[in-house]
Amino acid sequence: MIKAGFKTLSAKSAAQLDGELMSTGAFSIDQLMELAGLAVAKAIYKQYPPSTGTPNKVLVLVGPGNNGGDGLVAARHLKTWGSYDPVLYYPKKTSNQLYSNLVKQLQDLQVGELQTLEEVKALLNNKGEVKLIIDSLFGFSFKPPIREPFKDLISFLSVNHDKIAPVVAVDIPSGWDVDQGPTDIDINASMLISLTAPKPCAARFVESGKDKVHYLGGRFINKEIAKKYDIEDIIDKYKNDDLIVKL
Ligand SMILES: NC(=O)C1=CN([C@@H]2O[C@H](COP(=O)(O)OP(=O)(O)OC[C@H]3O[C@@H](n4cnc5c(N)ncnc54)[C@H](OP(=O)(O)O)[C@@H]3O)[C@@H](O)[C@H]2O)[C@@H](O)CC1
Ligand SMILES: [K+]
Repeated sequence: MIKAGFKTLSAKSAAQLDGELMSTGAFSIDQLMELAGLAVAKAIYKQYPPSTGTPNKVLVLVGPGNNGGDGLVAARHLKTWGSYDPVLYYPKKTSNQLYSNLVKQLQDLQVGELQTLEEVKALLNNKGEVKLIIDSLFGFSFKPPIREPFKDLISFLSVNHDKIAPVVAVDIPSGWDVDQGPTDIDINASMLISLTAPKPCAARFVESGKDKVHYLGGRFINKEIAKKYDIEDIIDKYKNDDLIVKL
């Protein structure tokens, strides 16, 4: 496990804490996802405020699990605020009602969706059109090695990272091992939003460049849980009504 200069939650602890919030904590997944996705949208607005004129196009890469759900929620907030124009790529949809609802809400907002990887590549190759890429492909339940179609997608982002828009990673840079960091495939995120608390791989992200930006969001745990999981230092970074904190 990586040694970090800040308190972290391993993949196992993050899953355990998540389960605890939804069992003894009596939270629903919809509530947690809404707070997580809102934090992602707020951090994006703060770090990449929209330029004036036409809404800034944001490509939202949506994975098959709850990390993808965070991306769908963030897309809704960004679209509702009016100055961003999210477009989705969601290749492996689940039939779960929560996700069908999130997709319906986005359709009602006229959020577009790309159907193929070729369309994604063509959009990104159109230099300057996409201003930001949200990586909500995988979170703390990812286990390498990465499978298709996500492997081809992340390889494309990796190879072309200096030609395309900055990547904002939700909770984990997708493709990275949650506890160990980079694998042979690196999405090259510019910004990471750690949810609840950073995972061990966040230390590698911070070390990987002076210009890397790290935010904390998903403010849903109380002091007792923070103490139990030894992440009080992290939770104490929030002041007053903060929903996000730049670390
Ligand atoms: N309390 C919190 O902090 C909260 C956290 N939240 C968010 O939830 C996230 C965790 O969500 P999660 O547990 O649903 O799993 P996630 O990481 O999205 O991916 C699972 C999917 O990926 C797939 N998959 C796995 N490995 C793969 C591979 N190598 N190649 C290809 N596919 C692979 C796997 O497929 P399977 O292996 O099961 O076939 C499954 O479908 C967390 O990071 C945060 O963003 C909030 O929403 C709520 C509160
Ligand atoms: K991610």
